Amino acid sequence: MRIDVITIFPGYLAPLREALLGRAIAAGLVDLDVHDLRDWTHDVHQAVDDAPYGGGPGMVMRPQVWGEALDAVLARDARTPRIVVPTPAGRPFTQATAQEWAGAERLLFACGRYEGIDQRVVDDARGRGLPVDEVSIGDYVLVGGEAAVLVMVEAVVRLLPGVLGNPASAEQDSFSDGLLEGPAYTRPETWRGLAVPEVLRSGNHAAIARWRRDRALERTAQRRPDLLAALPERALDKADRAF
Ligand SMILES: NCc1ccc(-c2ccccc2)nc1
Repeated sequence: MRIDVITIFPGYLAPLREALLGRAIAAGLVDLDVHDLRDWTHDVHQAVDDAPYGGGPGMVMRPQVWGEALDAVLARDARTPRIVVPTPAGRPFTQATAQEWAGAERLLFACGRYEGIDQRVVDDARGRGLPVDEVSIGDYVLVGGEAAVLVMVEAVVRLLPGVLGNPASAEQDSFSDGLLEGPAYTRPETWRGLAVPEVLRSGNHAAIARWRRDRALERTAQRRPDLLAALPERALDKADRAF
């Protein structure tokens, strides 16, 4: 998978080259290119924004600069990317989105700042048949899209074959079965007077699986009843309903 990121703060994306993602890049599972939007300005001030039509606070990112940057980066590789624009006004980014994008051959993240990017940049890309996803990672407003890109790239790249040492952990993720992950424990058996639940040390794998499922159902019901309500009928078996 090739990932391009266009931003006015390339340094913000440095963490993508650390740890697990850094290893995936080093292993050639991912090609990452971060581009400075200002490389496509032509004025001495390298202006990337301007006042909004219709007035109002803040500034809007200029379409000319973004148009040139996108055209240039698109041309760097024959593969057509999904273009992703992080925005508080976007559709929710979920595990399902991460799964879908993990199948893409190329992703291009356009990081806005200020009040966002002139809408015509997205409209022009869509008008040329390019898939553009305006997505939100949560209902809060950041100062720019870069932090959201760090989150989304991590969620996607960890799903790529060969990235996680143990693929089973991606399958047993929270959300992969529609429920939140239950509590996890490791040694010591007792810590500050708190013992590990007996069943987990019983060696009875059926009982352990049942206990874990019950804890996941309990936690989901308490913290995310919306996820429980969204589960398809078939997702809960008789034992689940008894819980
Ligand atoms: N859903 C999180 C999120 C994503 C992007 C932005 C943002 C803020 C300012 C300018 C451009 C993007 N804010 C929140």
